Amino acid sequence: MSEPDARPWSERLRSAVAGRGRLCVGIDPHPELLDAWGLPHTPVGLETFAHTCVEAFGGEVAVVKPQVAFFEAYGSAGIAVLERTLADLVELGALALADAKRGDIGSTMAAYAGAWLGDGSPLAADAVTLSPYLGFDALAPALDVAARTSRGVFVLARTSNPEGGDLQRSVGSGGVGVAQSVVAAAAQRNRETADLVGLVVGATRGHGLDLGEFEGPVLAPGVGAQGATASDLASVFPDHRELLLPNVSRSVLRAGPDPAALREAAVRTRDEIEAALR
Ligand SMILES: O=c1ccn([C@@H]2O[C@H](COP(=O)(O)O)[C@@H](O)[C@H]2O)c(=O)[nH]1
Repeated sequence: MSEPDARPWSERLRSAVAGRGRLCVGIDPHPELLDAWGLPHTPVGLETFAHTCVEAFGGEVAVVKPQVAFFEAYGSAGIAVLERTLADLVELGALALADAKRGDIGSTMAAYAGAWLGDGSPLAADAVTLSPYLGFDALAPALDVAARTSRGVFVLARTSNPEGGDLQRSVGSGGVGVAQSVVAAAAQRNRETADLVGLVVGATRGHGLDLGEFEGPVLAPGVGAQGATASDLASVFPDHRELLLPNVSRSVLRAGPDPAALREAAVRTRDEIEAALR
């Protein structure tokens, strides 16, 4: 097993994106995809699926995002597969982003922080997704651990699903929209530690946010199966292209189970994204 990369998160992320492009590809072992790949709905099927994805993407794509829910569905055996998947991605030089969407009161958040971002934790990833809807400040333990261990976080701001709009666009007591206040808090924290806090902003529609003050990474899910296209990215994110990480899961994964075909689908998608953002 290789040593953890001690460079600051900002440097690790920027060098991965410079070398491999901006795609974040997902490992989302949906039951329908297991069927399509001829795999059983068991931990063995899950492991074969995840291992094939690691083999296809790990040496090629900058950021790979296992969706934790599909591993949790198999209980402790699924979590063990997730642990191995995260470790194997790092061995191949990809950044592993655990899509766990954690968020809780501060004291519990400290436990989540240790689990997903702590050195030596079996589930430690390079970055994790967080939900700020128990308060952005409640995420502080995770931000502190990430800063200390050269890892990153991506905080939900304006999600890709249509149901998120009512809550995320609503206006808080300071007269600022809820999602916009997440953007402001993230920008403020990044003045201390560059790029530490990324945002999740869906690519599926105009997000209506002012990202002008925010210089960190933006994970943009919704390309492919949810309807957004690579060519939508430039108009949805007109001023935020350097560290934009469009996430594509199902529309690439449907190219499996042949690892070469999967890799080719990821590379084609990445090239489309790079051409659209040029
Ligand atoms: O706003 C959000 C936040 C996270 N996701 C996650 O991204 C992938 C998208 O998968 P596709 O197959 O490309 O639709 C999935 O893991 C979601 O849970 C999101 O879609 N939107």
